[in-house]
Amino acid sequence: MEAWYMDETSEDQRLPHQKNPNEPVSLNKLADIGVLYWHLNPKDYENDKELQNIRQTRGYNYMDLLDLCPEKVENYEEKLKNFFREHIHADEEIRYCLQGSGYFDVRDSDDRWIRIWIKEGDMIVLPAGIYHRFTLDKGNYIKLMRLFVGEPVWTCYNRPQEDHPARVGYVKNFVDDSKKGVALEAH
Ligand SMILES: CSCCC(=O)C(=O)O
Ligand SMILES: [Fe+2]
Repeated sequence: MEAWYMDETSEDQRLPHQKNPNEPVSLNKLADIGVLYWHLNPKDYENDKELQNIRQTRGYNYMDLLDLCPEKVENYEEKLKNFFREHIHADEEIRYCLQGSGYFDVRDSDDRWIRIWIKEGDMIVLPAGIYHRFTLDKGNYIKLMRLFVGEPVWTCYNRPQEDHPARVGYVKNFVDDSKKGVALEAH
């Protein structure tokens, strides 16, 4: 996994969009905005004790696989277009990359885009209410495990959603707090 602040050019979304010079983003910074990360063994996902432990601890009882290629996904082009529209969910978005790679873009507390490049073995959790989007990269292929607590709900709420309860909760926990942190550091 690698993450960086995005440049603001409107070129091909599947390009890396790094700034020049690159401005990397650390795991700590991602944790500050509620994004969690693990690296697991994707070859052994059916027996992986570490994955089982995460699923048990966090209550991820639902699991399915999403093989993102035109042959296997209905309305492939439309789905990809919707994935790249900035949105939130009422619940966590949990994705584990088994093959290929792709970009999850998330907004930081100053509303800047952070691009998270996930590859084989990378598992991330986006908290409920975080503005985000997804695109394939130039490799054009990803196989993802999707996890969920209980019956899955994939509903996207496109931005703006400032009054959505998940957004309100997210801002309270992660945006206001990080601003407070800055205010405290300044004293
Ligand atoms: C391809 S999974 C990631 C896309 C997304 O944000 C979503 O499914 O809600
Ligand atoms: Fe999403």
